[in-house]
Amino acid sequence: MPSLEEELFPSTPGKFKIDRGHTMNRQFNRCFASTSTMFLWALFLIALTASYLSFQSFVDSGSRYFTASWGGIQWEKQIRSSAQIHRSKGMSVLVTGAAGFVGSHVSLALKKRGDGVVGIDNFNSYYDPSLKKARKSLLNSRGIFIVEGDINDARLIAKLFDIVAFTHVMHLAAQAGVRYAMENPHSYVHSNIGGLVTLLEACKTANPQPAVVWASSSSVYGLNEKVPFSESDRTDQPASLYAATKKAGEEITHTYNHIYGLSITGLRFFTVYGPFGRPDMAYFFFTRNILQGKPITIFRGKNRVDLARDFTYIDDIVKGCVASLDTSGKSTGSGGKKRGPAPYRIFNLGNTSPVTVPTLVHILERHLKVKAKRNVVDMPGNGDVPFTHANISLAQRELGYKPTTDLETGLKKFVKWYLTYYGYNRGKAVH
Ligand SMILES: O=C(O)[C@H]1O[C@H](OP(=O)(O)OP(=O)(O)OC[C@H]2O[C@@H](n3ccc(=O)[nH]c3=O)[C@H](O)[C@@H]2O)[C@H](O)[C@@H](O)[C@@H]1O
Repeated sequence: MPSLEEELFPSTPGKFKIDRGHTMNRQFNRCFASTSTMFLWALFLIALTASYLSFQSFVDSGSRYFTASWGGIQWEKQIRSSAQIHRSKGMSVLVTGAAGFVGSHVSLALKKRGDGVVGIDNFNSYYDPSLKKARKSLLNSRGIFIVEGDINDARLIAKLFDIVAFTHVMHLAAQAGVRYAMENPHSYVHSNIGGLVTLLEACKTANPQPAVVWASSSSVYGLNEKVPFSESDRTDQPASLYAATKKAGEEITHTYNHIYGLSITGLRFFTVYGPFGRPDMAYFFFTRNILQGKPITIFRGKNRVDLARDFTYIDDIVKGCVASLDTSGKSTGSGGKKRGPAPYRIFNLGNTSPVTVPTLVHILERHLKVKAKRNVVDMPGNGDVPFTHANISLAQRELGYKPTTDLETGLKKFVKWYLTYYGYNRGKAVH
């Protein structure tokens, strides 16, 4: 007679072969035995699945508990305090990319006039994170808390909306840089598309929904030749993957406006520069190289034509951002559903007076009192466009936007900051 163990775990299929010489009773017993075997098997599988699932959720919550850099009573307290509004009819703004160049300046301006500001930044190493940490310290000293986290982290973003009923989101977190897109294309999709969608999902679900103002780019005008660039011009021939992801952002935000009633304002920034700027941009690393006596490479367009940019000073951009928040109008959705039409706007924020790259270098030389070692080469096919020039009449009309700083004045302020921050010590950080 086979043991129970042998019944449950037959070592060979032959053990279940029916012996023709056995009685009906024996066959019934066999049948009963095989039904109970199946039952026990089913029980075993259910138990196995259940324990696997609970183990998974333990691992999940456990790993978040042990590794997350966010959460806790103190953390929530800092967020609430940072979001507090100190003026009548003020706003509470979630600023993404708050340790970034534009993000840090906008955060400071909002806080200064009494709005509540909470920042979020992932402090990635696309450029020197110590500069981001320095911006963070500056913001902290003014009572602005920056959450260390990624906009792709849906749970974190949802948590922030649980803690604060943000009236506005100033979305400035992005993978920036035109030429780096050839080196690391996926980082652009990750931040500028994946991150954007994660953020918009949270905004659409939030109750009340915030109004969203976000950074697009002048690069969406791509290879257009008609100048100056107007918001109604075509934007379907981007020259870089960076530009393509920003253009995609404009389409994606449109769908969230259309389906969920989110108020959306997209700002096409034109080559923003100034103190605490981005070290990956030409004016910044030209300054460093000139001070260190290293050569700089100046790109030149077709037929030896100089490249030109509508360089825009940071303070003018900040005014445009703040005016966009002030005039954004309300989102109309609730419970993830649209309740009526909401504003969808796009504005150029430029300086509307393009300057060539060689002129930029001349101005830097004058302010630095050092001669540059020039290396002029034909523009490589790496995503650059030959020129940019903003038509800003729409922003002027709707936002009261009026840039007041020309490149000469703006670079003087930048150089003053650069020398204070890094010192004359050949462009190396002194702190
Ligand atoms: O306004 C915009 O849409 C974009 O402005 C800048 O992009 P870009 O204008 O290319 O700024 P830089 O990288 O600082 O280049 C400025 C000019 O210097 C030129 N350049 C750059 C690098 C170099 O080594 N040599 C050189 O001549 C470029 O061709 C360009 O004409 C920013 O990097 C983008 O993030 C932003 O979206």
